[in-house]
Amino acid sequence: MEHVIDLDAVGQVFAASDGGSVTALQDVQLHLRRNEFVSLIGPSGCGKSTILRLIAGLLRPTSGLIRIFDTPVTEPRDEIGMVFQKPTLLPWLTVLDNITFPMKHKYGRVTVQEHARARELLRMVGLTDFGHKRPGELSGGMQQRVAIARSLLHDPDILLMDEPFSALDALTRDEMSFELLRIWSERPKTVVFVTHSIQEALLLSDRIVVMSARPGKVDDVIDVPLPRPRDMATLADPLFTEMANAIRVQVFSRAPA
Ligand SMILES: Nc1ncnc2c1ncn2[C@@H]1O[C@H](COP(=O)(O)OP(=O)(O)OP(=O)(O)O)[C@@H](O)[C@H]1O
Repeated sequence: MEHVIDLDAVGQVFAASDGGSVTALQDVQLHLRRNEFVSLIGPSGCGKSTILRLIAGLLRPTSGLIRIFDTPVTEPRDEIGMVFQKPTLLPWLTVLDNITFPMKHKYGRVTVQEHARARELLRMVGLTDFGHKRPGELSGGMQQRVAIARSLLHDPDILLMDEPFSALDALTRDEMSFELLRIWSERPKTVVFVTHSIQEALLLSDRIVVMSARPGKVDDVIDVPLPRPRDMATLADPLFTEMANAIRVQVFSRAPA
């Protein structure tokens, strides 16, 4: 099976404000395949966001090697899209201009094709009629949809998502999960999804990476054999409940006292 992202013996040490150092990650091995959906879960501070920043090329590891399509990561790359916890939209731009903003910022212009694609993405995230609104006129869930559309404009092979739904209410969160699954099936890509929610990880993922508390290490990689397409019925599947309980026990047993 072809690997898209490889982390080999990756370690990350940060300088701490007290003059000491923080070992955020130690000897992390991860091999992610083309078009698979992988979630990272683990206790707060175990280095999940650090892994995303390393894959994105926003940070260089202090030890080990990260490769994307077999090429060492040395800087941010075009194959990657990123979605953060907050949508970080520019309030003075329209929704459509927010989606095309990264292209405009990088290349100084937006092509006719990119404009057309931005409109297509708006349709895909269910916001066809909102292209000319400002972000302030949209709900939190709608704003996060715009951020997802923005991350997909250059059709990245890899989508990195850092707790993208954590600021949303429970109902919107479920709705967004199903929406993301639909987008992912329409435009398959390798997704690395950070979450604190075991349910969310189970509903979305092909595999779940369970990390241990700092220094963050990969504690386990769990296959999720729940059938696709997944929907509301998945949440009631006895295997779903059984796996959620087992993972909860595993995560709590690894959390710091
Ligand atoms: N730039 C930095 N400088 C110093 N320490 C940092 C830096 N970035 C992260 N850390 C530390 O590295 C560790 C891992 O942080 P990270 O944000 O990756 O964890 P996380 O698992 O995503 O946490 P959470 O679940 O709370 O979001 C934490 O102890 C954090 O304080």
